[in-house]
Amino acid sequence: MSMLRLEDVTVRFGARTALDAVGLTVAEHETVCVLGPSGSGKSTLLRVVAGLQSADEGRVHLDGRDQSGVPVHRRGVGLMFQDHQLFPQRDVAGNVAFGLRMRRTDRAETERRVAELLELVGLPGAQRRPVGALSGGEQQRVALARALAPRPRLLMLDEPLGQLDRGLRERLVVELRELFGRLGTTVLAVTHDQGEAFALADRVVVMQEGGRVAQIGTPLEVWQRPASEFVARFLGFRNVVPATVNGPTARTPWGELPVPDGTAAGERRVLVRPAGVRVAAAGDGLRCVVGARTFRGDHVVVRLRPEAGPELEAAVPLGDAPEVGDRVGVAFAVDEVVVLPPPRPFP
Ligand SMILES: Nc1ncnc2c1ncn2[C@@H]1O[C@H](COP(=O)(O)OP(=O)(O)OP(=O)(O)O)[C@@H](O)[C@H]1O
Repeated sequence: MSMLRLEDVTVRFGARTALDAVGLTVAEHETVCVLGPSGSGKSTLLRVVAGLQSADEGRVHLDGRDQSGVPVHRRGVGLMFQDHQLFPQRDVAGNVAFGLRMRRTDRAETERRVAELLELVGLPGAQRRPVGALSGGEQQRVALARALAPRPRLLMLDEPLGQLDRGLRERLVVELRELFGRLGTTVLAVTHDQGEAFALADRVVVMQEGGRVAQIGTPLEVWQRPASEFVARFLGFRNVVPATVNGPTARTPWGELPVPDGTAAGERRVLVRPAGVRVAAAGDGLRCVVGARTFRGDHVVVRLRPEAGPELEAAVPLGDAPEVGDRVGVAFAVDEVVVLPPPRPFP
């Protein structure tokens, strides 16, 4: 059974729709990350589940029970917010023990649990340290220990690693995933960073403006088969053009492109992932001039100006990248061509 189920949840603020008929389930022990641009309703979604915001329409079920009218403190969910809001006047132990004190846990049990949690988040023995003297990453771990302390049935994280620098975020995200796996925690997290969401989540939910769900799927499904042009562009793919599909090829502003077997004929939008833009010698395929090169660690992203159609991005192995100003030819690899589903009509 799903731990959390949202059924057509709608939230409006005046004329603005923050969530539009959102449906979503989170299974026990699953980590789901909600991803989307600013203002797409991510925080509102967490607030509705926590009971900090009521839904205008639809229902929230936890463990199969409708939560309408159930107050925040009776929902058994843990919340960790973006700015982790530790109590500055309390030491680490005082912060971690906060939720336990609210539940009147006795002193010995509280001490035992605080020590266990600090061990778990990689801060053993930090009980007496003042929180003001901790680094950003350490504060984040304390906030996490505090959220986990009352053993919430669902842990909700709002931009859990938002304030930290990139290196630390990448490390912590791996630790979090490992920790949630070990504890069997059920997690609903919000982030605007797709790398973080993809690294942390079993499934991701991509939201779009107007509080609508654009796609739900595993990171691999969403990455390989974006459900719409919006999702493709949100993931950072730029090679999207209109196409007329006819048999094994599609006519596009870049010329004829191969499309996967079985693609239905008609007017569509087509995405070519940068890895499928194959750079060859000038004279082969679509004629292009190299406009820019960006080093990306194990490959180079080359921006190409074709003789016809919009700019193209190609991912090229390190040693093979052409120079800015070079004339090259481009061919397209069918396994990196995605014909996007037609847009869903508004209900
Ligand atoms: N209390 C409120 N009163 C009025 N409008 C609100 C309120 N809370 C949110 N909104 C609006 O609802 C929409 C969704 O907001 P929300 O904070 O959920 O988005 P978000 O995706 O979390 O954004 P961000 O990534 O910037 O935090 C926005 O247009 C926002 O302006």
